[in-house]
Amino acid sequence: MSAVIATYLLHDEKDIRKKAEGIALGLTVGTWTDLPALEQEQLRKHKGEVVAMEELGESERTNAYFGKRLKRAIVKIAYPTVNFSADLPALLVTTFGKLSLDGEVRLLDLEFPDEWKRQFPGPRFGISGIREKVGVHDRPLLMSIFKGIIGRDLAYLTSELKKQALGGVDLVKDDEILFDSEQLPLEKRITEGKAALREVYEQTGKRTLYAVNLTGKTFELKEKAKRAAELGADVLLFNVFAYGLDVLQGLRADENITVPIMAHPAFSGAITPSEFYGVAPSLLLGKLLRFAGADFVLFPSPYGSVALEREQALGIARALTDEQEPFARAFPVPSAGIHPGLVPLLVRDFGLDSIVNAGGGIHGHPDGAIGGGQAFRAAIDAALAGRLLREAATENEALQKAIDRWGAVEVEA
Ligand SMILES: CCCC(=O)/C(O)=C/OP(=O)(O)O
Ligand SMILES: [Mg+2]
Repeated sequence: MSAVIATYLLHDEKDIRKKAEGIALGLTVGTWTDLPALEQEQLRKHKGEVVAMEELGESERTNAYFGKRLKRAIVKIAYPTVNFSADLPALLVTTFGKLSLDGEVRLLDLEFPDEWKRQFPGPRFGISGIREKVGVHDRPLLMSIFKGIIGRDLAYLTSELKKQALGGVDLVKDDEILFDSEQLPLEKRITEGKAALREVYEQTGKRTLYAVNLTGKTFELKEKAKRAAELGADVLLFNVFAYGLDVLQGLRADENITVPIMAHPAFSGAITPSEFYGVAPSLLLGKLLRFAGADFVLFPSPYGSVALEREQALGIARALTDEQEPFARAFPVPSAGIHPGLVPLLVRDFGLDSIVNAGGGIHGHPDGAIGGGQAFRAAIDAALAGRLLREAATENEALQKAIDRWGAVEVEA
């Protein structure tokens, strides 16, 4: 029997196994023991099964949170794929639809049979394809978040875009809160942005990609994305969780939209944070975004302004780059509150195939975006060379100014 295996953290006051069995039946055939034998035979292939259960024992932290004594267990339940269509909405509603409302269940992982996994497209470009586009193969990429652009006009946009590129960043991304406006419509951001970045390329030989935010009503997105592709958009930034994973997959699967897609985690904080319920970040921001087709995935870093617990952040990166999966690897982009002084930690934790991504850490540099980019590039070079940042800063004024402003976390080689 082909089945999707869901792994849950379950809580119950009395009988965890009974709760698990109730979930397996309730989300599949509904009832079993009182069925006539003939009906049981007919329905057996549709019946959900508890396939593993590991009791965890009580936790004071959990009991304090829920205000009652609870048993806990990690439970795996098999859902026959014959019960639902091969799409993400059906998968999510089957495995964590009504159950997500329980308030005492956390969905930790979903495992798919190979033939079911093949319905996912995975990243179109992935890490290797993006590196080819940028022409950088030997270090983490550096990305600048385009801050301070809302309410501005195109002349300001192109001027600031050039500064970020002149600082040596490999990509500039719209902030996720930049939407189409009269002054800054998507099509103009693409065409004017490309012209500006071409100027910098001709001046410096440094290629910089621009990720424009694909926004608007869901059923207009495909046409907008096709138009963006026709205009030569480098990358599409997409606020997946304001729309849904299946919308991401639909954009990725469209052969007229052959543009890398950068997934932003906006709104996912409504789903992932609790350790007691919701969905594990490694599943929602790692496995499912990669399977659905994201080439880049932004997520809160362990040391930023909206920090994720370190193991959770590392779990997302592992899910994005797991070589065991039959998909291109997606770029991990640990973000939020990143400044040059944190680069040694980022390189230690996320390695070469990651993206250093900063907004305030670029634009807030004493010498502006150019200084910010230069400081980050010097910090990346130092980290890869196993040099202390403060030592490298004695030879790089931009890095020194960044350390003076934000400090530095040194990692011993
Ligand atoms: C996890 C997303 C981070 C983000 O969207 C953003 O704008 C970060 O800005 P900074 O914290 O780097 O200024
Ligand atoms: Mg942002």
